[in-house]
Amino acid sequence: MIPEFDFADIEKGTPETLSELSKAAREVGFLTISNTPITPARMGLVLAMYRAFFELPEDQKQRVNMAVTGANRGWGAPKSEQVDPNANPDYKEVYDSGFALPEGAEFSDLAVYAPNRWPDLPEGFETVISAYYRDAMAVARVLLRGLANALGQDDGYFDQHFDRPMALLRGNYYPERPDWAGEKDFGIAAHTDYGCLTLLGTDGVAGLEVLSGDDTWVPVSAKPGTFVINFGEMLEFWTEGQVKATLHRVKGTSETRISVPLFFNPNYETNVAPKGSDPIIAGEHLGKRFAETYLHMKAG
Ligand SMILES: O=C(O)CCC(=O)C(=O)O
Ligand SMILES: [Fe+2]
Repeated sequence: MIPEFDFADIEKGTPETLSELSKAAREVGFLTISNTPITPARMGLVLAMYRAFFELPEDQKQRVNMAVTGANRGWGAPKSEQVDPNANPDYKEVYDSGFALPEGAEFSDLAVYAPNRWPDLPEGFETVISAYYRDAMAVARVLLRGLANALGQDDGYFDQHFDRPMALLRGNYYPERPDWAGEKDFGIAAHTDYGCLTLLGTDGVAGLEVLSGDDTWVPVSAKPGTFVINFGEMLEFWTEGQVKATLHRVKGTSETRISVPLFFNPNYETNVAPKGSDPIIAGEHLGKRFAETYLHMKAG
């Protein structure tokens, strides 16, 4: 159902792999990938670091609460984000970090490039998470080049717009599905991702569901070291709808779960509109989607 790929095959870019990749991007919008340079053991350390952060007493997490800093870096408490206006705010908690432009650079004052808010605890958090951010971006870059080739474009077609990427790394923590949860309550409600490509590592616990062409929710799981890849709204615009931004959600189960998406978004000023349409500036689209979904950034 969800196509599976080996990273080495995408790096090699044989015609057969590229044709399968193109099919997966057009028809499903989701795939899994194994055998990347990020080993299962490495992913295990990253997941353990996020878990240690989420298990801190709340007053520790409050110190980096994004609702206090006003940006979208740091801790997002349960119900700080509402990705589906028809559902209740999500019951997950998150920790976000991302690309920071030097102070004073163009756009450096915007939420999409905000300075990171690293917690003092757990020890080593910033080191482990920022090294993972760097290495996960390198993997995402190879995948995006492969996808460009799969769509008949050269390597740099997307990649040349990613030298100051508004890439955001998130740790999602899903507690057990609460007793009070009703039909409008989700770990994360149905949504499409906003950017181009999402590289998602998980602890292997089930929970992610993807909307298939026949309107059924299909479970997808991946053990640490295997990654789930999906495509976002900007890439759907940019490819004239060839690549699908597929709806997905996490209802939650009786087990806690951690997932770590890297949202690989391009430079602020990239025009991601379909050819011949009015420009859609990537930074404006992302800023608009943040303002629609983060409760602390909602207008009015
Ligand atoms: O936790 C997951 O598996 C999916 C998370 C997700 O869709 C997101 O953070 O955008
Ligand atoms: Fe998502």
